[in-house]
Amino acid sequence: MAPTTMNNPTNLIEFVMLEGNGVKGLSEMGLKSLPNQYIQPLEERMSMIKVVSQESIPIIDMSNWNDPKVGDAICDAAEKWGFFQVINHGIPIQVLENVKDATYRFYELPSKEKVKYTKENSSSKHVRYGSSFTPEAEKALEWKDYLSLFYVSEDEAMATWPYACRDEALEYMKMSETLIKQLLNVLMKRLNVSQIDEKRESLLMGSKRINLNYYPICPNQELTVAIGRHSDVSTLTVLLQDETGGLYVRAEDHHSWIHVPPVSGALVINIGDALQIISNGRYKSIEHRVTTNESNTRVSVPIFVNPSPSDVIGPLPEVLANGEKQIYKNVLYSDYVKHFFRKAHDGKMTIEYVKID
Ligand SMILES: CC(C)(COP(=O)(O)OP(=O)(O)OC[C@H]1O[C@@H](n2cnc3c(N)ncnc32)[C@H](O)[C@@H]1OP(=O)(O)O)[C@@H](O)C(=O)NCCC(=O)NCCSC(=O)/C=C/c1ccc(O)cc1
Ligand SMILES: O=C(O)CCC(=O)C(=O)O
Ligand SMILES: [Fe+2]
Repeated sequence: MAPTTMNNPTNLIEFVMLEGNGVKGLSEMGLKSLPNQYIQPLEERMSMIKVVSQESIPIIDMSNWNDPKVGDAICDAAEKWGFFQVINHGIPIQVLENVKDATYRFYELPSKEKVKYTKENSSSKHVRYGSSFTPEAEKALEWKDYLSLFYVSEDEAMATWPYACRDEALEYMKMSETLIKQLLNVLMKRLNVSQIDEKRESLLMGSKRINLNYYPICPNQELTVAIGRHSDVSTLTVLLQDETGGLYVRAEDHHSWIHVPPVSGALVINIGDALQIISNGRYKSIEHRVTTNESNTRVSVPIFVNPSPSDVIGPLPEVLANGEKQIYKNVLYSDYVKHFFRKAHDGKMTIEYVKID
């Protein structure tokens, strides 16, 4: 197909979404220019003048996670930045390498294999392959393909997740469990929650979703985005990025962006909306975005640690015990997530849905 036919919106949607070629397929056509549908409005483009290089998010060594100093560093970072990186986190480097390889293995499958997992075709509601975020609702599309895997049980994953990446994704999830519990324990302590009982465990980590993100080489880095400004709706997210770079976090001054540099063997941790709500705003779910790259393909693999869909989330009684004003309403978590998934990325707007004025 001639690259110019991709400027026709119907042809593009058919090729990228319905036939399952993804933006990977577009990229491999060797387009000289970016199809119109991907051109973002000026205010959503990322320019280097918006980047501050003097600041960076903390890098925290987890080898002595029981040391109160480490706990303080984690909680301070969660309050101030909402983002930090961890090293010596206990997950073997090989497990991380394997899940990156598995991501490539999935995307290198022919489109007729991948198309089996699109929203229209997937035999499981928990497995979805797609491109951009919410194409139906977006003014401009995002330069990203994804495979999203909702974890229910090991057996269900073994039966439904694509073979090309199934074992590696499961292993990464399993091996991250201890780190997730350590982080949540430390973060809860500062909120005066000393014990994570069964109910609290469901509220903090009752469900998990792993996404394999693929950002192919883009013909024009300046005009588009890989992921638009958003905050995650998770409790917290554990993110594996490769050595390419391109993830930016909103700076405290609100006007500029801070790059999250790739650190070999590290994982990026960020607080999501659910934990911002549960902590009544103490921990911050910070806006972030991803830029495209004209020279390299990038992959990333976030694990979204979430409340269970059937949990009602709201500020914890322990947090409100000091008499502070409740700033978020209680909400059924699956309603909150549906609200997020039905609209285009729009910065921190999702949380407005539950704000008490
Ligand atoms: C509400 C869910 C998501 C679906 O429930 P459902 O109603 O039984 O299932 P549906 O298949 O009918 O999906 C409902 C809507 O969500 C959409 N959706 C269903 N999974 C997906 C999907 N992975 N992708 C993007 N739309 C989807 C789906 O398109 C659909 O939209 P609509 O057709 O307008 O009703 C349910 O699984 C749930 O409550 N999950 C809770 C755990 C959970 O997934 N939490 C989200 C963590 S993800 C996160 O923090 C950040 C994710 C993120 C992801 C991409 C980014 O670019 C940036 C961030
Ligand atoms: O690719 C990245 O570095 C970040 C991805 C992200 O923000 C997301 O999937 O929610
Ligand atoms: Fe994100």
